[in-house]
Amino acid sequence: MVKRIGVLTSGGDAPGMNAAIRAIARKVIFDGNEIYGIRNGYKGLAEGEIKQLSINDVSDTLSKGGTMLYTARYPEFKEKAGQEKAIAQLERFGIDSLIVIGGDGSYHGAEALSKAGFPTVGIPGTIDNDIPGTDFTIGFDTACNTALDAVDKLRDTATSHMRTFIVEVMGRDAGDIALWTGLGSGAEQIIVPEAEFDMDKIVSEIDTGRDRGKKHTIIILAEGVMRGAEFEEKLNARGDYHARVTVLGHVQRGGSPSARDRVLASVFGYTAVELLNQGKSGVCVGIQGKDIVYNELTDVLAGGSNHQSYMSLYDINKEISY
Ligand SMILES: Nc1ncnc2c1ncn2[C@@H]1O[C@H](COP(=O)(O)OP(=O)(O)OP(=O)(O)O)[C@@H](O)[C@H]1O
Ligand SMILES: O=P(O)(O)OC[C@H]1O[C@](O)(CO)[C@@H](O)[C@@H]1O
Ligand SMILES: [Mg+2]
Repeated sequence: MVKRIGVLTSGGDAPGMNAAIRAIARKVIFDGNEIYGIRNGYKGLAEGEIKQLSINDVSDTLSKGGTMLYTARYPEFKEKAGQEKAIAQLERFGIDSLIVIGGDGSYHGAEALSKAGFPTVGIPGTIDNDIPGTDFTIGFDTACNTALDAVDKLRDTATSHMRTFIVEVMGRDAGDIALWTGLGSGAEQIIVPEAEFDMDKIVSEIDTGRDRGKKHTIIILAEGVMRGAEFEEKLNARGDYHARVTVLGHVQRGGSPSARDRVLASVFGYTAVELLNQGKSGVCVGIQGKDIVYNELTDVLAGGSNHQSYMSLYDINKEISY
């Protein structure tokens, strides 16, 4: 019997989501089944914005940023009523299983559906890289590359003016984007929620650098710690550091996905369909080392704040960028 599989993207978009949607659609059709694209995340699901996808519908999407299915934040999905509306729509379209591409919040929705008896599999799609059970999420690599490109440019002007730059990067409560961007750009300071910071120490390190003839200081600040403007105030309270704040913001969420994100998304998409084919539900795909793995959504969500950040990068940076 032909199976009908639905796919949606939810939460913040992430470069590589299209590559995942394409892989899912192609694999489902290759298997002789039908694929249905759900627009606008859980909101579109509850409202029945559902359309069958053909092979051609996903052509020329692999290299594009954003999500061709659009996405939304839909708090109503936390409530039973929102979830029941969604299940009713899935039944109306005869869809028998669902793939959710999104972050931790979206995983909660996927878990709720699978607990309600609707077969659902998750794919980690978020620039934040804040999901336990996977080394990387789709979009994280591209976001770091975008941030790195910006910091390289900021360094030019920071040097010319002998300024200190505070660069606020995204990541919600996780410091991964800051850690990778910081080490990758040779930033003198990386401030993340996972580690305490000491403003006196930061100021003394900036002073030591200046005395040595250093022409700039780059501070990468994870948004989960505080806003750039607040950090600037604290820094300026200790002296004139010619500080400037750059908030990279949503630019980090756009752009053509990197090679790594395209490959990761394609493999994750393929694997999610395979998991559904094997009758699995309530699980999510991930990568650990070179292995493509899957974990129970409940375990991953219980991990919550136990997401393993790359704190080793923080320690290395302290000894090579100063
Ligand atoms: N506890 C929950 N139960 C059911 N659904 C949820 C829950 N939390 C979040 N969702 C659904 O998932 C959507 C996306 O969640 P959220 O805004 O946290 O983004 P995310 O998936 O974590 O992605 P990102 O952090 O990258 O933006 C929410 O708008 C809501 O529809
Ligand atoms: O796009 P919004 O709703 O402003 O959300 C921004 C948040 O989404 C993320 O970009 C993740 O998608 C976080 O890094 C950030 O905190
Ligand atoms: Mg999230």
